[in-house]
Amino acid sequence: MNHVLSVHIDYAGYSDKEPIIKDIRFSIKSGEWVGLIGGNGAGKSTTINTVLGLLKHHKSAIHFGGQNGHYGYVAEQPIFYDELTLWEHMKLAAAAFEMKKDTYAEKAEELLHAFRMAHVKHELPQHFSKGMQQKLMLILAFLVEADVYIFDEPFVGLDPQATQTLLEYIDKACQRGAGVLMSTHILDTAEKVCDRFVLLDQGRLIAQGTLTDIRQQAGLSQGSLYECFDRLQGRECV
Ligand SMILES: Nc1ncnc2c1ncn2[C@@H]1O[C@H](COP(=O)(O)OP(=O)(O)OP(=O)(O)O)[C@@H](O)[C@H]1O
Repeated sequence: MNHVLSVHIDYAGYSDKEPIIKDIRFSIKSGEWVGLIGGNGAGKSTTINTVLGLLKHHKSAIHFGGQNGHYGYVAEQPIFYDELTLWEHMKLAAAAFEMKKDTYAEKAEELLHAFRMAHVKHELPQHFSKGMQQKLMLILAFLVEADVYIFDEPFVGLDPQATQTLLEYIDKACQRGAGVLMSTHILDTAEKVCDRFVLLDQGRLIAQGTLTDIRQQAGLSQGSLYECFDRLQGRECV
C-alpha cells in the first residue's frame, strides 16, 4: 500500500537551543487513520507543525504522497478572516483549490447541512461559538478531497452530534484512500476509531503500532489504550 505521509524527524524545536522533539519516525498508508497520542506538552502540536513545515529549527524529512498532493489541516485554535462570512470562506477555499462549480455547490451544501451550519452561512465567524468556529475549520478541510488530513485536537468544543459527523467524514475520507493523522486526548474514542497509534512522551516516540502492538509493548494483553499509554510513559521506544 502507498504511503500518503512519511515523517522522519531527527529533531525540531522553536529555537536553536535544546530541541522539543527528537527521533520521531512514522508513516501513514492510504486509508489509514493514525492517532497521535501524548500528555500535555508531549510534543504533538510540535510534531504536526514540523510535518506542516512551520518550524525554523529542525532536521527532518517529510514526504507527502498520494494522488494530488493536497492536504487538509485543522489547527487546535480556529484560524479565520474576521471580515469574511462562513460562505465566503468556503468560496475562497474552493477558488484556491480550483474546484469545479457544480462539485463545489453540492459539497458545500452537504457539509453545511451535515455540520448544522446552514443557518449561519452568511454570518461572520468571529461571532460564532468556539464549537461553531471549529466546525467552520472542519467544513473547509472536507470541502477539498485531500490525500492527507491532519487534525490537532479536533473534538475540543464539538457537541456530540458534531463529533459523530466528524468521525463519519473521517471514516469516509479513509474509505476513499486518504490518510489521517489526528492528535487527541480523548483516548477511548481514539481506541475505537484509529487503525494505529503514535505515542509521544516528553518529545520522544515511546511506542507505535496497532492496539495489539501497543498492548504487547506495554505488556498488557487486555489493556485499554489509556492503560497502555499510562504504563508506557517514561520509557524510550525500541
Ligand atoms: N511556540 C512555542 N515556542 C516555544 N516553545 C513552545 C511553543 N509551542 C510549544 N512549545 C513547547 O513545546 C513543548 C511541547 O508542546 P506541544 O504544544 O507540542 O505539546 P502538545 O503535546 O501538543 O500538548 P497539549 O496536549 O497540551 O496541546 C512544550 O514544552 C511547550 O512549552
